[in-house]
Amino acid sequence: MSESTIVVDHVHKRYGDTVAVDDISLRVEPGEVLGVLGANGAGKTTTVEMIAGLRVPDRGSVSVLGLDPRRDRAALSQVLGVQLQQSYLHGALTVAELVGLYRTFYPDPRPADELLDLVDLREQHRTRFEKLSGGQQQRLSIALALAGRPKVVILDELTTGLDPRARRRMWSAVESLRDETVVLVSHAMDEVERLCDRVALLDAGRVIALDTPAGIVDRACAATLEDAFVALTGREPEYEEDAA
Ligand SMILES: Nc1ncnc2c1ncn2[C@@H]1O[C@H](COP(=O)(O)OP(=O)(O)OP(=O)(O)O)[C@@H](O)[C@H]1O
Repeated sequence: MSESTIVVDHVHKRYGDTVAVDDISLRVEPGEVLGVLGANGAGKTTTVEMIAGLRVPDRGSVSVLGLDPRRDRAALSQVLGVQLQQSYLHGALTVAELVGLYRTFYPDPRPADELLDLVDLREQHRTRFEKLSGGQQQRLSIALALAGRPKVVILDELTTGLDPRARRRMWSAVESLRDETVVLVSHAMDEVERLCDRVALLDAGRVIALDTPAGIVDRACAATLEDAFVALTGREPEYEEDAA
């Protein structure tokens, strides 16, 4: 059997008195799209930040393509693309400048036009980052995550706040990733059902189900993934306030 691309092994993380991640173990296989689903505060972002090497687990270990995200940071940055919830991009730089800058980080970057088309930002290439709408900024951060043809992609809230057209565009972008291994944090059941091979359902820092979307629905004896979410977590799913 091939090696798992991502191995998260008994990972714990707390912030002061708050236990954010409570003994999570999971594997993501090569080419798989794993959805990470859970209510606000379930530990999704903390988990993917530890996979990306942005946070250090208190206990347990993480391996990505055999690399330790903290120790092998430089090597990992060449094979990992990360779109996180907050972006810290320089507001005065234009879209084209940011894409150009990110392309210099990698030996064989995707062409700039391809990146802009992927997220439908070609018309905004001269616009400064600070002048983009929130949705456009988010789309740019996805393009930048894909600039270096990463083997592993982490997408945190891929389409939160995007309008329906932009959501579908981002879904197509993810569907166009054929060989890449993807971890997709989401609140959107339709997105998870459409894009994800398997789903890790998190609640209070633990994985309470890890299966295909259909498997999770079956396990909960539910009709839909949303019903399964409610049945398994006892919580209502989050809805976006600003989705059109
Ligand atoms: N930097 C931090 N300092 C203190 N507590 C934090 C910090 N980051 C997260 N937490 C807490 O850890 C828990 C897990 O947070 P995390 O952001 O990982 O959850 P999440 O599932 O991604 O939530 P959301 O859906 O709201 O993004 C929450 O209780 C949160 O308040």
